[in-house]
Amino acid sequence: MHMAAMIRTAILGASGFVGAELLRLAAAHSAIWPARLFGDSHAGASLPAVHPHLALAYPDLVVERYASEALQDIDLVFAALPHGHSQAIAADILDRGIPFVDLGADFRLDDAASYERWYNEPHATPDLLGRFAYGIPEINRDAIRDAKAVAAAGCYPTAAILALKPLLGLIDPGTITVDAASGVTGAGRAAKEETAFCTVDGNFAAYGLLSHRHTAEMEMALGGSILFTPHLAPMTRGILATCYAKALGPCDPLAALAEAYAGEPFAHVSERSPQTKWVLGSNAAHLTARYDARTGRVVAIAAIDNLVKGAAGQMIQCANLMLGLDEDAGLAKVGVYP
Ligand SMILES: NC(=O)C1=CN([C@@H]2O[C@H](COP(=O)(O)OP(=O)(O)OC[C@H]3O[C@@H](n4cnc5c(N)ncnc54)[C@H](OP(=O)(O)O)[C@@H]3O)[C@@H](O)[C@H]2O)C=CC1
Ligand SMILES: CC(=O)N[C@@H](CCC(=O)OP(=O)(O)O)C(=O)O
Repeated sequence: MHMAAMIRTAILGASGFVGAELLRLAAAHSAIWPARLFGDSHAGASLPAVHPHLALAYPDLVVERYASEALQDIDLVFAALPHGHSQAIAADILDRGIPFVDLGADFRLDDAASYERWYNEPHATPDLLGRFAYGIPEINRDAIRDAKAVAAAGCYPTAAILALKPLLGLIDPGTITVDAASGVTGAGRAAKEETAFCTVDGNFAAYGLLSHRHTAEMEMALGGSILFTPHLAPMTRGILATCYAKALGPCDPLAALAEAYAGEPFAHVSERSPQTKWVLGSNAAHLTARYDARTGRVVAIAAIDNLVKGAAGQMIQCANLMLGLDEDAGLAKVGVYP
C-alpha cells in the first residue's frame, strides 16, 4: 500500500510493553502506520533507544509528550496507558471523530457505580461509558464494527470470557470459579519488587484475593457471581485461565466451544489441554472443556498471550473491524514454540 493510503496511527503509551507490542504487530500490518508515538518518562527518546528490538522497523521515530494538537492528521488512536489516564483525553478524541481503541480499564465497565466500586475512585466522564463497545470480537463483533470507540478487554477477562461465554446455557453462572496465571509482562514495564527476577524466578503465587478488578469485567460479560483468583507465574508472557462451574445437567462443553468458535480466525478448540507456549506471539486463543459426571461440574481452559490476544493483538483486531479492514490483518495465528 502507498504511504498516502496508510492509516496514520497515534500510540499513547508507546514506550510501555503493550506499546512495544502494538509497534511490533504494526510493522507487519499492511495498513496501520505508527505516525506519532507518546510516552511520559521516555518522552524525547528515539524509538530505537526505548525499544531496541524495533529499531530496524522504525529507525527514525521518536517518543513525544502528548498534546491534543498532535492528533491533527491522525486516523486512528491506540491508548495503552495506566488506568485513569484515558478519562482525561477520551472526549477530545471522540469529538474529533477519530476511531479510538483504548486498553486501559477506563471504559470497559458499562456503569459508573461498578467502576467506582472496583477502582476505588469515581469515574470522571461517566457520560462517555455508553460510547465504548467492549472489545472482544468473538463475543461482540457487530458492536465493535459499528463503534467509533472500543474499550479492549483486560487480559484475564479475555481468557475467562472466551472459555466460558459459549457455555452459559450449560452451566450455573452463580457457581463460576476462575483460577488464572499470568506471565510477568502482565504487570507492565516499570521495575517493581513483586516482578523482580529474584521474586519471580522459581516462584508461583496467587494475589489480589477476592478483590481483583477483573472480576467485574467477567461478571459484566458472563453474569452471575464469579470467584476469581489471579496468579503470577515465572514466565515472561502468557495467560492460562482454568474455569470451573456447576453444570445444569449432563452436557458436552467441548462441542459447545467448537460450535461457538467454528470459523473464528483466532479461536482454536481441541481436546488437548492448552499450553501458553502454543500461543506466544500470536493472537490465538486455544481452548478446551470437559463435563465431569462424577462432580456434575464443567472445567474450561483458555491459553492466550497476555500481550497479544490479551492486549495489542486484540486492539488491532478491533481496529481492523472498525476500519473495515480484514479482521486478521497484521495478526499471526501461530505461536512461537518451543
Ligand atoms: N501488559 C499487559 O499484558 C496488559 C496491559 N493492559 C493495560 O494496558 C495499559 C498499558 O500496559 P503496559 O504496556 O503493560 O504498561 P507499561 O507500564 O509497560 O507502560 C505504560 C505506558 O504508559 C505511559 N505512561 C505512564 N504514565 C503516564 C502519564 N502520566 N502520561 C502519559 N503516559 C504515561 C508510559 O510512558 P513512559 O514509559 O515513557 O513513562 C508507558 O508508555 C495498562 O492500563 C495495563 O493495565 C491490558 C491488558 C494486558
Ligand atoms: C500479572 C499482572 O500483574 N497482571 C495485571 C493485569 C494487567 C491487565 O492486563 O489488566 P488491566 O488492563 O485491567 O490492568 C494485574 O493483575 O494487575
